[in-house]
Amino acid sequence: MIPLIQARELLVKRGSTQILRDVDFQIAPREIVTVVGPNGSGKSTLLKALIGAVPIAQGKVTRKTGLRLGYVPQSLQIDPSLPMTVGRFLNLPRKSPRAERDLALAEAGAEDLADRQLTDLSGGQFQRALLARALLNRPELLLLDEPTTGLDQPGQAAFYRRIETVREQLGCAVLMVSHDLHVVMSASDRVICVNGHICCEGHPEVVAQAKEYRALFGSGTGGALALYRHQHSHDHDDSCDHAHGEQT
Ligand SMILES: Nc1ncnc2c1ncn2[C@@H]1O[C@H](COP(=O)(O)OP(=O)(O)OP(=O)(O)O)[C@@H](O)[C@H]1O
Repeated sequence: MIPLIQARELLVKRGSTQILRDVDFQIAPREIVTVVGPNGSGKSTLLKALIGAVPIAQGKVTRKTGLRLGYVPQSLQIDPSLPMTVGRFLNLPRKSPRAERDLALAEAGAEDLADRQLTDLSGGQFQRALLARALLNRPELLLLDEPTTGLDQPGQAAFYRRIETVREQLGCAVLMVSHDLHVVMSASDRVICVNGHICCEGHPEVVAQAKEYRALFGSGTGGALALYRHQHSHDHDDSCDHAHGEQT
């Protein structure tokens, strides 16, 4: 199967600092891939490098010809003094036909938000507005960078159920960054652990059976702790039986 995006031996720098190295990655049509890793480990940078939003120092990213992307950023600063409805936001940077806006809003579960001010939305409503904007492009690949930050557990679960529905409706692949390990285990076809490079990856169910599973995910809250204690050893052999320290 032809991948939607393929990266080979990526090196990404910010100034003289190496942020990501030796990244080999690809994503197939309809696949749901989740990127996990400690704060500052390069997860957002990986998404941005794949869509061409940050320059690549070495290596190559190949995108399927004409690939349609939808990107939901980690955060978006809205000037509170600037009045802007969700409907108008969906018309930026270019105006879309009303029917397309209504469809995207419905798919994102935001049909009742079109006339609301962006600055008045709750966290969950704002995420749905961002999702609607990403869906306007009818993406073949939807990228979501920690889309449920600030949502409570039911809000997160509802959002990810919606993403699965969107995947079914649009037939798109999904690449997302998530700190929610329940989501990682339940909603992903593949998990990638990033810490300056891809230190391990695999099918969540396979990972769950492996000895690396406890180091990576553990279970419940302990799993989250295990993830962040999963120290990264730089003389590793791409296995995950080491603990990450948070990168600063
Ligand atoms: N515009 C920038 N200029 C310089 N350094 C940057 C820039 N953006 C990110 N970095 C650095 O790159 C590294 C990786 O950042 P990135 O945002 O990709 O991490 P992350 O894994 O997504 O983190 P988090 O989980 O906290 O969102 C960090 O050390 C960060 O400080």
